[in-house]
Amino acid sequence: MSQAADATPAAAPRSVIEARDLCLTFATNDGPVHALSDVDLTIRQGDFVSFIGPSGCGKTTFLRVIADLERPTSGTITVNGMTPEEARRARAYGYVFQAAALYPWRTIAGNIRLPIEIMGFSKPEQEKRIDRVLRLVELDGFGKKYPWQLSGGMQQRASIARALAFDADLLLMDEPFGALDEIVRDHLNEQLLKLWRTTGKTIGFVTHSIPEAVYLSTRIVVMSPRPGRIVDVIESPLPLERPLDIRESPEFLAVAHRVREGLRAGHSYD
Ligand SMILES: Nc1ncnc2c1ncn2[C@@H]1O[C@H](COP(=O)(O)OP(=O)(O)OP(=O)(O)O)[C@@H](O)[C@H]1O
Repeated sequence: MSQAADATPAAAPRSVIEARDLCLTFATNDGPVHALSDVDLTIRQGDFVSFIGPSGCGKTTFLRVIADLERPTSGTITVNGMTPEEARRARAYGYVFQAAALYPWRTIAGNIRLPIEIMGFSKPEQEKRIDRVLRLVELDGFGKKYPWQLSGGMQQRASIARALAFDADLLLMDEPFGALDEIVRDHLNEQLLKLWRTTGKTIGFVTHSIPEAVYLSTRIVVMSPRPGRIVDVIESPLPLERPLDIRESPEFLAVAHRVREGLRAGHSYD
């Protein structure tokens, strides 16, 4: 049995994110932009939560609020029971961006080392962490390579390794595989699920892809734009062990159908 399954005890798992009546309005020259409106959401420990919705519905903004990169206009949000600012200072999360954002002049190991060096870990501890996270993303042996010597998929895995090096329980991922071709994406989806199961981390994952959201998640948050709000939260009935061909099963297709209906109900196709 996987560790993630072990980490889901009979008692309710503790909540990692609690958002209540969360609103965020950007003041722009063209008037206010209501990026988030009345968002109520609880993310529990060990959840894999995907955020899906059309461009501009506030997915990235919500991750950025969790990460203390944006301040809500009203409402409340806690991360591990702390304010986002406290959680950021406590290094409560790792953040993976859409582009791998690796420094080209640093090796892969050097890129992973940067944040943990800044955090003041000893050299031997840095080495230990770099080895461990490279193994987790199946890049062992690539530490001495430079980013440009790796494929796009490998670079994205390296950026995941960098986010994992903090050893935070929460991983925030903003469309990490959006720019990759479908075969590579399938492979990375499988690897990410394996990584999630073996580490028991809580993951918040932004995507535009219905199959990706359904394949990866324990819960899917469907959002609609103008103003950005949650239209549906779907608890996945799929087992935690998910071979890729689960995507052809009736259960999978039923969840995908519900996501599509949610997107339609939010009048998101424009
Ligand atoms: N700093 C900002 N200033 C003004 N408006 C912003 C700012 N950041 C985001 N917005 C607006 O807020 C809305 C939500 O943006 P956000 O990036 O969260 O959407 P998204 O769902 O992640 O979109 P995408 O899928 O294209 O990444 C959009 O209308 C966007 O233009």
